[in-house]
Amino acid sequence: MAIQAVLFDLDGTLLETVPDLAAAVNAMLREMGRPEISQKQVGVYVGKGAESLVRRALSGAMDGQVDADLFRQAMALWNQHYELLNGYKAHCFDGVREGLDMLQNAGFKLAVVTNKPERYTLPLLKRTELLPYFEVVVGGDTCARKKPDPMPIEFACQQLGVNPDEALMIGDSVNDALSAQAAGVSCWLLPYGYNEGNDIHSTPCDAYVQTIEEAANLLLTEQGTTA
Ligand SMILES: O=C(O)COP(=O)(O)O
Ligand SMILES: [Mg+2]
Repeated sequence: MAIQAVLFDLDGTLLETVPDLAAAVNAMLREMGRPEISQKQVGVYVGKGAESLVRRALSGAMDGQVDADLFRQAMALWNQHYELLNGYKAHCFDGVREGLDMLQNAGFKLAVVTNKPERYTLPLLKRTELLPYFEVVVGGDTCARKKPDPMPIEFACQQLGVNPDEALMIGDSVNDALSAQAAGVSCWLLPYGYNEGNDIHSTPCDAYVQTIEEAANLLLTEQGTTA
């Protein structure tokens, strides 16, 4: 089975985005008269999209419930701040551009499948000059359901014109692994991102790689191609 397409998670895989996400969370909490939380804690809350992040930051729990009016108010504030802060401090992790260049030069079709809403994903990819690498970008609100549901990964494969067994997902969290596995797509995981506070090695996958550059080298070696 030859891999033709590589799908990438965004937050914690291609880009370090927690500084901007945390700045927006803390601006929201300040305006609501609540204590700020650490950047590390925000990193734990990232993974299931913006609404989940806001709900977790407000409740202080991974599956905490929040009063509907309070949540609406918080979401509006968070959106207002993240709109301005998105991409301000975001930057690529080591080996990302090198790996993307290798894969693009070798002819792989590349896509992003993120739980970040589309309206933040596209400007962020433009600002960090990553957008030209990708044929398809699937955001957290592009499909009816987000990762860990298989829908966004299945949609990316359809858009790229590849079968699930011709695609590889590379991510940093259990949401990427579960989504890929349910879609019948192989998944490799990286250790440096955000996995909702858990060691990535507790999440089963097809391989663990240290960087996107290492992933590209491994894929090219496995396929017997060179960039
Ligand atoms: O928006 C999130 O919570 C996580 O985004 P990701 O899917 O790119 O990691
Ligand atoms: Mg991620």
